[in-house]
Amino acid sequence: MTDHTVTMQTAITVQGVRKEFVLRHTRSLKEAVMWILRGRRGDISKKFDALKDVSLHVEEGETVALMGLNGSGKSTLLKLISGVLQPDAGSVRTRGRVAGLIEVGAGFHHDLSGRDNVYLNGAILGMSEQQIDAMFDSIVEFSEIGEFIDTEVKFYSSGMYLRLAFSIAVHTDPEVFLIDEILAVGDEPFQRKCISKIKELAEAGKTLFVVSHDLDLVSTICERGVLLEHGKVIMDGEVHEVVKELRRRSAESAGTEA
Ligand SMILES: Nc1ncnc2c1ncn2[C@@H]1O[C@H](COP(=O)(O)OP(=O)(O)OP(=O)(O)O)[C@@H](O)[C@H]1O
Repeated sequence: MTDHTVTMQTAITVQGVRKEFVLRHTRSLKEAVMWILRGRRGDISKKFDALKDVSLHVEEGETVALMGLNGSGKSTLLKLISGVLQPDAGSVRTRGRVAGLIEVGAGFHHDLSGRDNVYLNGAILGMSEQQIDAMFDSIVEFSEIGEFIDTEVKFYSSGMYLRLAFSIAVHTDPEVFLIDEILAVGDEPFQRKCISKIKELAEAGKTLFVVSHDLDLVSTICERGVLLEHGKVIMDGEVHEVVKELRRRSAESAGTEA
């Protein structure tokens, strides 16, 4: 007998993740000479953890806003979830097709036209040529790129990149949608269009993971908020509560800087 019970599945599992970066800063000549004289002992470049022991579970259909001040590790975590980066410790697992709007146009080939990039990106996101054929007109229509679709994308403005990238991503019908602050480069009418599309995806039960400094916007799109500070999750809960806490912390840090 088939079991028709619908069970909630975990869409994103982040377990004990650590991500280390090399802190690049220019060394003085004296420091470099001393390092050589000491027999090149020790590491001249400093390392730091952009993410420290981060664990997070996102269920299918959840809408999560990842928040935090500049440099708290939001983009790094999103890149780990999308698979662009690998963790130095811990693990990241995702379920279903993941579409990431993380670095706009990152998957684009600059010397190819918009049209060829639609096929290239669609294929990268797991679509067959026939599926892309069937959706091509709709992708171009949503992007409002018009006749520029046959222009090489290196001549596109950042807004045009965003339009095409966003349009391709939503048409691939992902189960998990990762969005990083990219709506910032779109003009207002297109932003509004993207936001209503994102809300549509949320209503259709897709999992959303959004990074944005626009706290009013994330409060309308997401139900859950996760707050990062110096690479650690310091709060995870109802979005309005997390927004309130971030605003309190921002006011506090503005107060100490003044
Ligand atoms: N490729 C990299 N190499 C070295 N350091 C990096 C790299 N990427 C990010 N970092 C550093 O890791 C830390 C976290 O960066 P991240 O971009 O994840 O922060 P964020 O919370 O998204 O910030 P913002 O709100 O400014 O976008 C920062 O100190 C940043 O300088």
